Amino acid sequence: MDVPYRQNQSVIADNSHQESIQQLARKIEVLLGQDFQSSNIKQLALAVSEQKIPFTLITHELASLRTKAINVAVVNADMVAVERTQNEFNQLEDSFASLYIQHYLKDLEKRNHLRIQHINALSEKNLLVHFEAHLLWMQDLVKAVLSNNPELLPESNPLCCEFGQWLYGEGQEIIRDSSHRKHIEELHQKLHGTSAAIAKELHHARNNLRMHALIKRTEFLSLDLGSEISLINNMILVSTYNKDPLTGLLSRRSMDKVLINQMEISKATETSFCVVMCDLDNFKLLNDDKGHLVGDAALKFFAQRMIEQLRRSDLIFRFGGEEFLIVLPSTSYQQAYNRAESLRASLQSAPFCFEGEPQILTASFGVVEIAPEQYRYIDKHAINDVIHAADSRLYKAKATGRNCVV
Ligand SMILES: Nc1nc2c(ncn2[C@@H]2O[C@H](COP(=O)(O)OP(=O)(O)OP(=O)(O)O)[C@@H](O)[C@H]2O)c(=O)[nH]1
Repeated sequence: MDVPYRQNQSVIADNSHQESIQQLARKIEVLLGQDFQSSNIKQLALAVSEQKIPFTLITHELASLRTKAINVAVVNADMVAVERTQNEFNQLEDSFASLYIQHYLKDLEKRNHLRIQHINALSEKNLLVHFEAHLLWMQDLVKAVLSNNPELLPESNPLCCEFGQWLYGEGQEIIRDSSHRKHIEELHQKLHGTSAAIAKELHHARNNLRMHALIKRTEFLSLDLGSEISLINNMILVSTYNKDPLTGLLSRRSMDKVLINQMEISKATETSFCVVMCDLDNFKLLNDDKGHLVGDAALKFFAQRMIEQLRRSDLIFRFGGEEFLIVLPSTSYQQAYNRAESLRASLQSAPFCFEGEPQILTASFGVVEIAPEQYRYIDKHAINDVIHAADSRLYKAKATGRNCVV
């Protein structure tokens, strides 16, 4: 099962956090004494206030400051001070984590809201309604943690939430591949597992460090679930779109709509997708030498090869005569490159034959990765930019000598 391709996100702090963090920095200075009112404390405070560094680095820095403070107490043989320092640093760590969580949750609320907006912008939501339902579930979870109120927690049983009811009901029929179904069930159970752990934190003395990790994990699981739902959605949608009569691939008519929806989904799930433009090489020669019947058979052969080698959730369009456009959701450049390369190589290892005769048939490929943060507006211009970028790569592949992936 492919892991959704997602880039790391960073969190940005507001002014109130900066003030609290300056206070914490001062507290560290007091704890460490004159010797340690050093640049590294100020740097730490600055780094935290800018939130440009991962939380794990903050905890690492705190740990080293803790060691220094304890060493001072040990050198003075003051065991009471050692214990006090330990306690104070535990509190400091919790305060830092609490600040991070508050900010992270508020930011998560905004991100979730945006994700829901992108789903609402789809021309048809189809199965994405289930991702939307889980995003709303997440919003309730965020509210519960922000207000520290377990009463506000959403449905905890994975069998009973909106998505769970669909997954163990109608979804059993729709997701036919049992290993894929198992993967989604596991993801969903893990997501509810983290929410159960969050509930435990809320019911008992809350450890903010643990809470921070749990919330982050919940968000990633939620996005993974969204990516999986969008892949199943594609598999279903393929059967409803217009097909090119010769190859059976999707016709260009639905391409703009599909690309616009893919860009919305990519924003909603925070995963990159790839577009591959490919074109059979010197196809005119094949037509001229062997005739149009052979040319047609070659087009059908190549179409079939793509269907066999790509995922059922990848969308393959006949873009023009012997040109094809492939949309690969939740895919990085390297993953798409590898797929295109194995497709290219397979034309040599298992070549196209006509009436028992192997024919020379090669193809060139241009690959582009589209990251969600790369585009702001999703409209006809954005689609044209994507197609143009893929076309430029294909042009480069042709200029490089054909029969290659760029
Ligand atoms: N048999 C057949 N040929 C087609 C079809 N659609 C387009 N073609 C032919 O595909 C050929 C494309 O030729 P070109 O655009 O010159 O491209 P090429 O010969 O593949 O050269 P490069 O792309 O530069 O490698 C033309 O001869 C078209 O007539 C079709 O549906 N069936």
